Amino acid sequence: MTSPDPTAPVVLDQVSVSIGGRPILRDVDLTVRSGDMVTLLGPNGSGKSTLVRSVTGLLPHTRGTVRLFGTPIEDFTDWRRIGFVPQRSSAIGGVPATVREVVSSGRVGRRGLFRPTSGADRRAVENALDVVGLAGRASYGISQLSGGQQQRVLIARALAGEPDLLVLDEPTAGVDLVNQRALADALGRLKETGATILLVAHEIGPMAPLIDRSIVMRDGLVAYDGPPLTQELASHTHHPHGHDHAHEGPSRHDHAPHVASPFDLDRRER
Ligand SMILES: Nc1ncnc2c1ncn2[C@@H]1O[C@H](COP(=O)(O)OP(=O)(O)OP(=O)(O)O)[C@@H](O)[C@H]1O
Repeated sequence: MTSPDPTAPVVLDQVSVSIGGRPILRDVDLTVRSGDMVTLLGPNGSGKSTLVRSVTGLLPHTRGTVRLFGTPIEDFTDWRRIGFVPQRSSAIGGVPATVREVVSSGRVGRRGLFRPTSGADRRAVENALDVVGLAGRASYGISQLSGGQQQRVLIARALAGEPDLLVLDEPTAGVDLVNQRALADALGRLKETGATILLVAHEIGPMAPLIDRSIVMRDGLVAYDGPPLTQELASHTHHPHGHDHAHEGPSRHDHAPHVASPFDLDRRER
C-alpha cells in the first residue's frame, strides 16, 4: 500500500542492501505515511533489522533511493526528527550513567551539544521518564535496572527527543506484559502528537489497537503490505512465492528469537 507522496516520512524506492556481497534486501518499495504506526513483521533473518538500519542511516543501501521526509538520506541532516530504539542489548548495562543522563542524551539533537539545557529540555526528559514509568528511578545507575527497564530507558531516550519519526527494533522482545503495556501507552501518547512510528515487532500484544498497517518481510522482499495483521493471521498465513508483492493477502509469520544488534548510542555518527 504505497503512497505517491514523495515527502512522506519514509519512502524506499527499489532499495537493495548487500552485506559482504550477499544481497539482504532486494528491490524494496515502501512508503510510511505521516502519522501512521506501521509494524514490520517477518521470520527470523528476513531483513527487518536491515531495513530499519537503512532507514536510520546506520547501514548504507547499495541500490535504489531512501528518502526521509522527502530528502534523499545522503542529503538528510535533520536527524533530530528521527528517534531510534535499537534491539535490546546487554551493552547498555555497561554504560556508567544514570537513567536521567541516558534519557537526557536524547535531547542533544534538539538543543545542540554544548548548549545549556533549557526548561523545555528538562520537561521533555521528565515527561519521557514519566511516560515509561521510570520517574522514580531517574537517579538509578542503568546497570541497577532489569533488562525490561533498560529497554524502557532507551525508549524514553528516543521520546525525549520528541521525534517526528520513531523507529523501534523489537522493543518488546523478551519484555513482560507490564512493560509491553507501558510501551503501548508511550507509543499511543507519541502517536497523538502526530508522530509516525515504524516498529519491528514480534509481540504485538497491547500495541494492536494502535497499528495502522502491517508489512511482512520474507527473504529480503516485502511479502505483504496492507491492513494490520493480527498475531494469529500473521502466523498462520503463507506466501509460497517470496517475490509476490503487496495486497495479495497476509504472509506466514514464523518469527524465531531475534539476532541481537549492537547498541548504538549515536546513530548520527556515520
Ligand atoms: N552485519 C551483518 N553481517 C553479515 N550478515 C548480516 C549482518 N546483518 C544481518 N545479516 C544477515 O542478513 C539477514 C537479515 O538479517 P536481519 O537482522 O535484517 O533480519 P531480521 O528479519 O531483523 O531478523 P531477526 O528477526 O532475527 O532480527 C540475515 O541472514 C543475517 O544473517
